[in-house]
Amino acid sequence: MDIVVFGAGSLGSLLGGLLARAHDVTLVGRDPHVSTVRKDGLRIEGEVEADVDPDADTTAPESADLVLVTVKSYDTAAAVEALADGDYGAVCSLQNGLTEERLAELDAPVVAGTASYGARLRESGLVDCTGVGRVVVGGLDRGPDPVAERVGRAFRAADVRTLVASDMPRRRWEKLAVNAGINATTALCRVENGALVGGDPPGKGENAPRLAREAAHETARVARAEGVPLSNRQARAAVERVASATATNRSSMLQDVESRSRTEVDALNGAVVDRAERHDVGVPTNRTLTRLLRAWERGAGVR
Ligand SMILES: NC(=O)C1=CN([C@@H]2O[C@H](COP(=O)(O)OP(=O)(O)OC[C@H]3O[C@@H](n4cnc5c(N)ncnc54)[C@H](OP(=O)(O)O)[C@@H]3O)[C@@H](O)[C@H]2O)C=CC1
Ligand SMILES: CC(C)(CO)C(=O)C(=O)O
Repeated sequence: MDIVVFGAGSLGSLLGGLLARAHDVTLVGRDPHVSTVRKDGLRIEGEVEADVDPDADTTAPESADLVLVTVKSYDTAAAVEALADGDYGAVCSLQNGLTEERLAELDAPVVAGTASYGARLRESGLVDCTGVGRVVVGGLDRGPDPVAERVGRAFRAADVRTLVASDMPRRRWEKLAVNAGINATTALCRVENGALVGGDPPGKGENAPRLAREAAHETARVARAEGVPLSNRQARAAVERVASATATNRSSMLQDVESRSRTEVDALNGAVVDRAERHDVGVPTNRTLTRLLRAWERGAGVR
């Protein structure tokens, strides 16, 4: 397959690099990473090791069988603009947050996707795989999707752990509940993910878990208003499962705050608030978390 990875930062370089073991891949990113990859190839270190030689450019090729979008969620509109005139067989987002609606503006079938691989671009031409997770792809609606099946086969051919799911709407909302619960809370409280599990000792340290739980419950309520069957109990269990499994992680939003960078709050808690308004569902916790993060971004001069 001819695959374009639009947004060759951490995740895009890792997955694009892994895909280059079986496909013709073009990484679209920034210099000096792009020129280093062109000259010396891309090295993957950490939990997976590989030396690969994908093509790389600062603008997207005009055609491809598949475009994977891996820019930060707030760059999705710019990505859509950059891809607008291309001829692409399918487009698939592996970003966090609800971004697929924007991609639907492109003249190509949209495949929904999530990634739980961990990636960090250490330097130009070198990406660390910090965790072998899984890519999940599927149709935007419930049921089998032949385009998603083709995309899934392409990932598997390159030995990327992949699931093709027929219940992506529920999975996307469950992941949104996890990110809405964990990311903003850990970023504002400056705690690792594990601080959101339980409340130990009893009576103390319960505020952060409660915030995360309420944000997840509200997300599930909005999901149900959208016709997606996600119970409060499932959303809360997902937050606790992921927070326990990643207890020593500093969430991506906490890392953004620590490095004084823009966060993805608009596509996470902000997206919950936007959808809630369409259905007249109250989401006070997500609204407050969103306002606090946006206020922090404004104060830090990154918005
Ligand atoms: N890193 C990870 O382990 C995981 C990340 N994700 C999700 O994946 C998405 C990407 O995250 P991550 O890889 O960490 O982010 P990065 O910032 O590392 O990567 C995005 C890259 O895209 C580049 N970019 C943005 N716009 C353009 C453009 N118009 N043309 C060319 N390049 C562009 C950025 O450059 P610049 O910064 O100069 O704009 C940056 O290098 C996020 O939604 C994140 O939540 C999901 C799972 C795991
Ligand atoms: C799953 C989780 C919460 C892991 O930290 C994540 O996706 C993130 O940090 O963005």
